[in-house]
Amino acid sequence: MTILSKLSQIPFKSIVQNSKNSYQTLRWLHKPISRSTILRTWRICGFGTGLAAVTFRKVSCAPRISSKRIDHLRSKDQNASMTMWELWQLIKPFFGWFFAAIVCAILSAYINIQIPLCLGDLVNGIVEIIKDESKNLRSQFEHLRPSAMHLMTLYVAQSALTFLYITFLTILGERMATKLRSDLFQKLLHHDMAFFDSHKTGELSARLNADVQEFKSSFKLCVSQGLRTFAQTIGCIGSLYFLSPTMTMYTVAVVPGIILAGSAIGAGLRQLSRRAQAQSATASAVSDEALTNMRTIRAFAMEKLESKLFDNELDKARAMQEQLGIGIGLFQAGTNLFLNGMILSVLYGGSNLISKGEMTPGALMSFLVSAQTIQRSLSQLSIIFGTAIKGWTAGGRVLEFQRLQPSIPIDTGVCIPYHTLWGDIKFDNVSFSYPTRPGHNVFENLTLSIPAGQVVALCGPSGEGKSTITHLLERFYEPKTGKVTLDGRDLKELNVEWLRGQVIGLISQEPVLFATSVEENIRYGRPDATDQEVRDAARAAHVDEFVSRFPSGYSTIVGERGAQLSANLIYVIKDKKALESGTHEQLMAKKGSLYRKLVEAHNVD
Ligand SMILES: Nc1ncnc2c1ncn2[C@@H]1O[C@H](COP(=O)(O)OP(=O)(O)OP(=O)(O)O)[C@@H](O)[C@H]1O
Repeated sequence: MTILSKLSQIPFKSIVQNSKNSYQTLRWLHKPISRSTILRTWRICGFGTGLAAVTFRKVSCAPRISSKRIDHLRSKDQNASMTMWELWQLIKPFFGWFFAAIVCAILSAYINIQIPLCLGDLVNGIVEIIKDESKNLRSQFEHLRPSAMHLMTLYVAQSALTFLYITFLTILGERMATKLRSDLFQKLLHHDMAFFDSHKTGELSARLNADVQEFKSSFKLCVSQGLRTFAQTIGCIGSLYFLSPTMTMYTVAVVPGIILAGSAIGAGLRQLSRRAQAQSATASAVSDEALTNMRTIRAFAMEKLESKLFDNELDKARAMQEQLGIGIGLFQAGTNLFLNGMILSVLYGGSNLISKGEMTPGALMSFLVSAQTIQRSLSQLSIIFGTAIKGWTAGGRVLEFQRLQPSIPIDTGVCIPYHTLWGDIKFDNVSFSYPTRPGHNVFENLTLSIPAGQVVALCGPSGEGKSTITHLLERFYEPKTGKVTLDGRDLKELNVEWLRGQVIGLISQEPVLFATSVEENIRYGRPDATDQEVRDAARAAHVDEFVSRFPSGYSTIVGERGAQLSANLIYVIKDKKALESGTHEQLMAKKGSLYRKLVEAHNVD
């Protein structure tokens, strides 16, 4: 508990009773501090510092299990930061709410400054009643009414303003976060394929969710508490100056030093916060990759290893977060110690002025409450400072991916009119390497011509570059040299959205389904297709019969990435027709089934 908290708990009555000799009121301040008290305090400080040092060392030396499998998941972008201009761009669309919140926060701070002064007036009134020797207490009491009413009005106004600025800030924070998330998602959807080759899903979803959340909470706290406490501090310093310029000078003189020291420590903590958040993103990426590849993990019985890998990354993130917490804790503890010491020394010197009778009891009360407001505000500011560091870093991490510009814009370029489109494809001296492997040329000076209307199959060993040809044709990547043309026009001139959406149909060798019905998955490329068109497409792909056998037919939910579609089902296919389907047990139980014959013929267990 702080010295000022103790002072404010001295009942009014005791101050009033001793008002004739105000020196007595603060007499305990002059009491010499015993040697044993100093030693005890020193020991407690020493023990606290030692404990912090041991913990700090412990978290710095957290276990490090090296794992090459997850090296590619580590976040490489550790310089994420946000400028004031970028912050302003985020606030600008919701400036009305921001302005309203600021006005309410400042008004609330102004009222908080007025309350101690008004309280002082009330105390002065009470002192008058006690001093009055005419014993006309009733009429003196009536004089208190305006001050009491004034104080009551301030309390009510302060509550109303608190409600308003919290409401405005909630609306502002939620809208900003929604826009930030929506803009980032939109930007991610338009990034080059090369971007997705070098950034893992877990990392991207951490930025889209956890970082936006962190930024929103910190922003709300910093604006609501930070602005109010800052305005309160400035206002209360003004009040203190009004009450006693000498004591105020003592207080304000050291503030620039504190701000400088705070900025230096802040820079270090920001760096630590960036590293901690990047490590948390790596941990998310590890769990994300494991959960995505659950079947492979099961098949290789790698549950324990995956769990260990995740724990290891989690442990590093925890250690960094603890380091950050300890850093912020030390900063806050130092600030508190400084603030308490500052107020104690100011009061100690100030008691001298009071003993000379230069202050009224009301002014003393006002001084105590104002000083306590400053002390509370400053210690709250140091907490807000820690939150601001985390929020600033999180905002920077979100904006980092927003700033990147895709090198292949999808909505510019020309579309060849439908009636003049033939479909002649040419690869003209094309050399290519994937951006993540610049040293490995998949092909050099490839020349290939596919005339319109011809069916061409590319055959070759795995890894020879067959899929890469389709990637270049879809313009997922740009050739290093040479060009790919459609009807003689370089793909670079064409509108990518039109090319991918209306000209080229791609079926991947590892089709990925969305967790919705079979029908909606077929309709994915053309959301306006009718039910009949969906069935016609299924018939053309020879899946109509297979889908119709499900109890819910085309409405069957395929599960995440299509896992439920064929989870344990086995299909025996001949001439593009599914002759038998069922689980291993069901097909083996059927006498004379093709599957059973196949199993028996190959002597499979
Ligand atoms: N996104 C990528 N980033 C880096 N290298 C890649 C990427 N995709 C493929 N490669 C590499 O490019 C080369 C050609 O791969 P590609 O997939 O085109 O071969 P493929 O002939 O289609 O093989 P498969 O028959 O197995 O599908 C391989 O060495 C492969 O490892």
